[in-house]
Amino acid sequence: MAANKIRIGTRKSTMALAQTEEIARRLTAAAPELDVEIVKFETTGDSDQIGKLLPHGGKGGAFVAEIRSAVLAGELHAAMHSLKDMPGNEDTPGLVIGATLARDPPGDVLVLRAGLSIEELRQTRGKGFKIGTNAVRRAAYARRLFPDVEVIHYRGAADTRVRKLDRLEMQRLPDGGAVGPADALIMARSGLERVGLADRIGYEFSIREMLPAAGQGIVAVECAEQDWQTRRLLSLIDDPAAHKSADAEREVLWVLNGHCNSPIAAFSAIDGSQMSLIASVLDHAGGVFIEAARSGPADRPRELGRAVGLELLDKGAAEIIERSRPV
Ligand SMILES: NCc1[nH]cc(CCC(=O)O)c1CC(=O)O
Repeated sequence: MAANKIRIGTRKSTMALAQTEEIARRLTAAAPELDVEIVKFETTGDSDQIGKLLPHGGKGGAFVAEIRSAVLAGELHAAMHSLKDMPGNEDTPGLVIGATLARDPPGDVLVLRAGLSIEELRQTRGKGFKIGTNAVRRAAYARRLFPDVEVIHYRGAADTRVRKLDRLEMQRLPDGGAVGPADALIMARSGLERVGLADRIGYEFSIREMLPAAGQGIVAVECAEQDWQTRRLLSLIDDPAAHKSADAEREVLWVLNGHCNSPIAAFSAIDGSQMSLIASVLDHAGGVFIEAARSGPADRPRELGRAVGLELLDKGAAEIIERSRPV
């Protein structure tokens, strides 16, 4: 592999490509002689827009596995992943996260169909409205915030989801049925911005209202553990604060053995030499809500993640997570 060339694999959704182009921009800024090639993969998770993701091994299996094998096979130097989509309870022998980009806004937002406002959703407690999301964490928070709302299964790439909302399209279900149309969607702010739809943000949830998924807003670049040339390159664009947050939040997933369908949220922030970390586990209907928050030295993020994860276990998290485990 020539030293002046790097091949980076990515899914081919608008969002994934925009994230990978950002990696390419940062790499060429740091190493101007470098030639970055972006290799687009159509993954199982993208080609099946109807099914739930579980038959493909959940989010991780669907979005991550195929690109990972190409890195391990030496066909790619690196792979772009949304950190949030990387399974947090599995070992990845032979692979490491070589870089995390500086974190994009980590929170979730509400995208509303024309004519609907957050005030109306709040006043009605969501009664008579449908919110589309495929994430159990978002579904649980939606039910906490709007107790009478109907949460419907909804998926597709970020830009596709907004188009389906605007066209009042039904969402087809794996069993052949259909739900919808949705009145609102809950989506990541960073994802919407990446696909150029920031103007569709109808309401931004505060971090307290809706704690983000572990790693949300962080773009990760994975490479082979032994590929020192690529690791050196990636270290040039690594953002240490994002990397520490990634370590802390993913340690929570690890301690909780959070599977792909887990209703787990985790968010950390660094202030000077200190890191604060808050994490929660919600049950499927939003009725039970366990939270733990701690702070500790910013240079020991995994230790902090472990302490928060163990506190959640002490408070009964394992039972909730087990209950939501796909059968
Ligand atoms: N599962 C798809 C996915 N993976 C990462 C993001 C958002 C961007 C990010 O967290 O970096 C999204 C879209 C969404 O959740 O609305």
